[in-house]
Amino acid sequence: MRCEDVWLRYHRRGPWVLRATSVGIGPGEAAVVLGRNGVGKSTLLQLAAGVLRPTRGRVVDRPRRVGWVPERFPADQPFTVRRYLTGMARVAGLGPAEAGPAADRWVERLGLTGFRDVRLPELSKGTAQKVGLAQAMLRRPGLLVLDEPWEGLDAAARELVPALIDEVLAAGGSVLISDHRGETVRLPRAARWTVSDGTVTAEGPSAGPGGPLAVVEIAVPAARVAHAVARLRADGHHVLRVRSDAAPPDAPVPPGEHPAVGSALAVDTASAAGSAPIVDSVEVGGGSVPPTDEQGAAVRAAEPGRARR
Ligand SMILES: Nc1ncnc2c1ncn2[C@@H]1O[C@H](COP(=O)(O)OP(=O)(O)OP(=O)(O)O)[C@@H](O)[C@H]1O
Repeated sequence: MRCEDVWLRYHRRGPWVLRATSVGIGPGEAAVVLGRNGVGKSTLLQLAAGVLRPTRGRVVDRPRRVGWVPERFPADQPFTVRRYLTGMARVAGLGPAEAGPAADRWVERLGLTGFRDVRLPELSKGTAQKVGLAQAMLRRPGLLVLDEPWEGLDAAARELVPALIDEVLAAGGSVLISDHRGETVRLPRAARWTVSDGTVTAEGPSAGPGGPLAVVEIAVPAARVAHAVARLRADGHHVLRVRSDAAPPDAPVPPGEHPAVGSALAVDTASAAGSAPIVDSVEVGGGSVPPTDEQGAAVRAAEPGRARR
C-alpha cells in the first residue's frame, strides 16, 4: 500500500490535516504511526484502509482484503456477537458453511465465548474492541490497520495483538498500527511513521546490529511453547509462527529424534535489502534441555549473520 502525494482536509475550506504525504509499506512489513493527539494519525490510517478518500493524490497497491480496527468499535448495532461476526464473515466473502465456524474460531481465540449471545451495545469497551479485532481477522487480511488496538484490552487480549500482527506479516500481509502508549516497542522491526504539522516522516525498520536477519526454527515441548514465545518476544525477537506438528502420541519416535510435540518458528524476516532469509533449524525439544539452554540456543541462532556457519 502506498500513499502518493496524499492531501486531506475534512471540509472544503477547512485546514489541511495531511499535506503532500508519500509513504508506503510492502508485503511482510509493519509501520507504527506516531504523533501527538489530534495530529492526524487516525486520518492517515483511514486513508490507508480506504475508509477515507484523499482530497488530492491517491492511495495505490492496497490489498483486496483490508482488516480495519477503528479506535472505537461502533458497538451500536443490534446484533449478538456471534450473529455480527457471522454476518461480517459473509461480507468478507466466506460461504454460508464457513462463516459460522470462522466466527466461532475467533470468538474462542479472543476469549469471547461467554459473550457469544450478548448484543453488541451491552458489551464493555474492551470486549467490544475484541469483537472489532475478530471481525478484522475473520479472513486473513492483506493489510491490517489497527488504530490504538491496545486501548481498553485486558492483559490476555493485549498479549494476543502482537501474535495477530505476526500472523498477518508471516503470511505476507502488511500491518499499519497507531499507538500512543508505546506498546509497539513489542514490534522492534516495524518502521516508524511520525505525523507532525500535516506531514509524515518515515524511518525505515532497523536491521538491528549486524545487518541481515535470519529465520530460526526451534522445537520445544508443547507445554513450554507459551513460555518460549514470551521469552523470545521479551528479548526483542519477532516470532513469526507457532505450529503443532506432533506425531500421534503412540507413534514410535525414530532413534536419534527428539519426541518434540510443539514448535515455534522464530525469529525474524529477511533483511530489508531483499535478500533471501537464512534458514537454520535448531532442535532444543524433547524436554531434556534445561530452560536456560533452550533460550540460549534460540537466541544464539537468531543473531544476525550467525545462523549459518
Ligand atoms: N470527521 C471529522 N471531521 C472534521 N474534522 C475531523 C474529523 N476527524 C478528525 N478531524 C480533525 O482532524 C485532525 C486529526 O484528527 P485525527 O483523529 O486523525 O488525529 P489523531 O492523531 O488520530 O488523534 P488522537 O491521537 O487523539 O486519536 C484533528 O484536528 C481532528 O479534530
